[in-house]
Amino acid sequence: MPIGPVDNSLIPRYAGPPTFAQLPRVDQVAGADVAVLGVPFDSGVSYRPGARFGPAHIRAASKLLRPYNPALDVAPFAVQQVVDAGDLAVNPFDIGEAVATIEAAARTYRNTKLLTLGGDHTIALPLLRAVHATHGPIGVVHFDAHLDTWDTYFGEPTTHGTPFRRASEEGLLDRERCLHVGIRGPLYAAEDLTADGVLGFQVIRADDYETGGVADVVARMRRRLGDGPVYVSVDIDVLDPAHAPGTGTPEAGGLTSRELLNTLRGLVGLDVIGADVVEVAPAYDHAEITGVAASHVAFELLSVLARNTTGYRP
Ligand SMILES: N=C(N)NCCCC(=O)O
Ligand SMILES: [Zn+2]
Ligand SMILES: [Zn+2]
Repeated sequence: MPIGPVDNSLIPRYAGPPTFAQLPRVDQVAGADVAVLGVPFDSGVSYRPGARFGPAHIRAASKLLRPYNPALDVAPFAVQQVVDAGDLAVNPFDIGEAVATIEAAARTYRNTKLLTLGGDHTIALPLLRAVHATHGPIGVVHFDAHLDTWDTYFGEPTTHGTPFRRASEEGLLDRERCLHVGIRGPLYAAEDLTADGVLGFQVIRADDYETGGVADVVARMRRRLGDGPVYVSVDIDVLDPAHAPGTGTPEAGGLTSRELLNTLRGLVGLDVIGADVVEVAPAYDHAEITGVAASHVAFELLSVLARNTTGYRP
């Protein structure tokens, strides 16, 4: 029997442990199916800093989560052991060392799926390297306002604007099974999109929610991801700044949190092998809006993993 969150009918949620969803720490259980891991690193950002405080903020906002998900009819902490693996200590002054630390740590979770809380989007690169080591080339669904397939910033190849270009160049991705969802806003040049396609990504724009709605987006997403292993990367700035003000590079015209949560539910039945939620920068948040959104994103991802554990009937 998995050990779940503390019982909030006995312990008020504001008095419970500071772990994600008041779950046990990794050292309090014998083994885990899924570990929630914080990576407080934001030395790769091009604009506002502060995502290093994202993991603590998402955990604090996750106190109000409850154990049952009616939308997917699953209790994600009852059918799989989910734990909080704490925060990784990564070097804020050396991106290369930080990325190596993250990859090495992620590789130690071979039989435990990782749901990583960032941190800026740089951390997706070492996380993809680690899942590739186990699964080979992977399909990626990347929720973001931004392509994050740019080349370099100030000559630096490892930044929050470049992880998916590096991953594609390194052969970590199945170029037939990758897509971005939520892209919008100004680019540097039209060629950004051409280069992005060559790197293996299809684009579902934020505006596509206007024309086709969530059902159409989900159908396109599932068609692109197919049957192989899937990694899910959620940059919280995929949400409109009204739904997620607490982030470093906000762009107008984004998704509502309802659209994002419903799209994530559409991943049920796909072979999701890992996920991250990144770019939560609490200094720009108000009333925990962004923290709550990110904690619900994490909850839906854990629910998808739980539904896959218990068997999925389309
Ligand atoms: N990954 C995030 N959030 N942003 C990337 C934006 C990079 C840029 O300003 O060009
Ligand atoms: Zn972004
Ligand atoms: Zn991003």
